[in-house]
Amino acid sequence: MAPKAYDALLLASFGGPEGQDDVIPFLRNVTAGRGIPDERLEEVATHYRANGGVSPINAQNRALMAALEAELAARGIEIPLYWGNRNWAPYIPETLEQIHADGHRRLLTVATSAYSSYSSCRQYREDLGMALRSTGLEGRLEADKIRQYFNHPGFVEPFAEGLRAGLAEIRAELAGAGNPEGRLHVFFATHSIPTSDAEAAGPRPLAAELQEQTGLAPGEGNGADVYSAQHLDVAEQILQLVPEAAGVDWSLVYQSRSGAPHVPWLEPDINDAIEELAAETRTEGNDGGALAGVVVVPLGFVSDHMEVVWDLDTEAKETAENLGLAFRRTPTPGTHPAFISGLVDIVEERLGRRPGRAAVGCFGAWNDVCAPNCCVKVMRDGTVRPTVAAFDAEVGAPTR
Ligand SMILES: CC1=C(CCC(=O)O)c2cc3nc(cc4[nH]c(cc5[nH]c(cc1n2)c(C)c5CCC(=O)O)c(CCC(=O)O)c4C)C(CCC(=O)O)=C3C
Ligand SMILES: [Fe+2]
Repeated sequence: MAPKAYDALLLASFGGPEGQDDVIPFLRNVTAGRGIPDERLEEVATHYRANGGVSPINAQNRALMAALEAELAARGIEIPLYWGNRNWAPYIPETLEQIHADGHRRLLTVATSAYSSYSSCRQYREDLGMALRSTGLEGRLEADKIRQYFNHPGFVEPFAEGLRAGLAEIRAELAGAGNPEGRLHVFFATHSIPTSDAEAAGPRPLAAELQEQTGLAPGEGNGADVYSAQHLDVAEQILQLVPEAAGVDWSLVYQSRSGAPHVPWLEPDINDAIEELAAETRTEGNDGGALAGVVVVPLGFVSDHMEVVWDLDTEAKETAENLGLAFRRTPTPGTHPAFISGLVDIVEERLGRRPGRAAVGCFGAWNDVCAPNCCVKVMRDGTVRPTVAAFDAEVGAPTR
């Protein structure tokens, strides 16, 4: 997309409860109209309750804001950064009103979500489209969004660093337990989504290079949808930066499945995958011996929020430990300097201050503006929500 003189930046995120009284209202916001069974909500509520009713995500976003502001200032970019969430205060509509009241007219959004899918890309575009509509700012505030940054080197590097450290730590632990050659497996973990969402998530078919690596045809098995293919590509890129992982088996797994039981979501679940691999490698005569340790790389996530600290650090860890396996979960990008610098690089691209569009792997830099109907979701009332940052955007783009 042609560069623009953006005059405001928005950090758009998920939002999370700040105390016990917020937990249920927050979960109602997240699941409004989504057909999530009550039992699932009660279960998820316990994760927040165990943490004092506080999601870690808000503090992480405050830290991310501070780090981004410092990097923008260091590069002499004097554009204010605002914060708005989908599911909890500060909400996106109020933030857009503030941005407009402060005199800004061209907004560029950075969302805390790296890959393509309805939940991680289009829904943020809908949040903006609906907020422009509900506030009456349609046509008065332009709202764009940065490209999905899963394959930006600044997103990949922190995971590589984490994997290097995680492997060293788990090898030391196994050596200390008298099993220095113990078999390891790297699980790259991301959020499960409905398979229909995964398949709607972008250009098809699978990039030829990735098709070759995975041996999968488009539409065939784990990794054949665009969402999974992006994750497989990032996993490959991380591994290329970590020679210490040479010869260690790895796989892509999914976590945090929600939704009604009859709706298919991406599999395998990380806990099932750990159990199956432990059982498989324990049988006699298998090469490489019994599984001794697992390293989990949470490549689907930007910070150590509840889906990471509960579903991985609590549940997956317990699954591994019940099987007598050593366990390491490596860090998310959080406020890693490479990640912060990468996000600001993308902002500079959009301002026309930085030539080239950095990307690693087989997809190339993702598009700044989505294709018509990309990741489209028809709501239960039969309508499609307004969006921004797409060729078919209905609102928020008075110059197009
Ligand atoms: C792809 C994806 C990401 C990763 C990309 C990204 O980061 O954006 C993500 C992140 C997050 N998901 C989060 C929390 C929740 N997600 C839920 C439900 C759902 N997630 C989905 C997808 C994703 N979610 C989907 C398809 C649903 C079904 C309902 C629907 O279609 O919307 C529910 C409802 C209860 C449940 O069923 O789990 C909760 C509470 C939090 C906040 C954590 C915190 O508070 O620290 C974060 C960062
Ligand atoms: Fe989620």
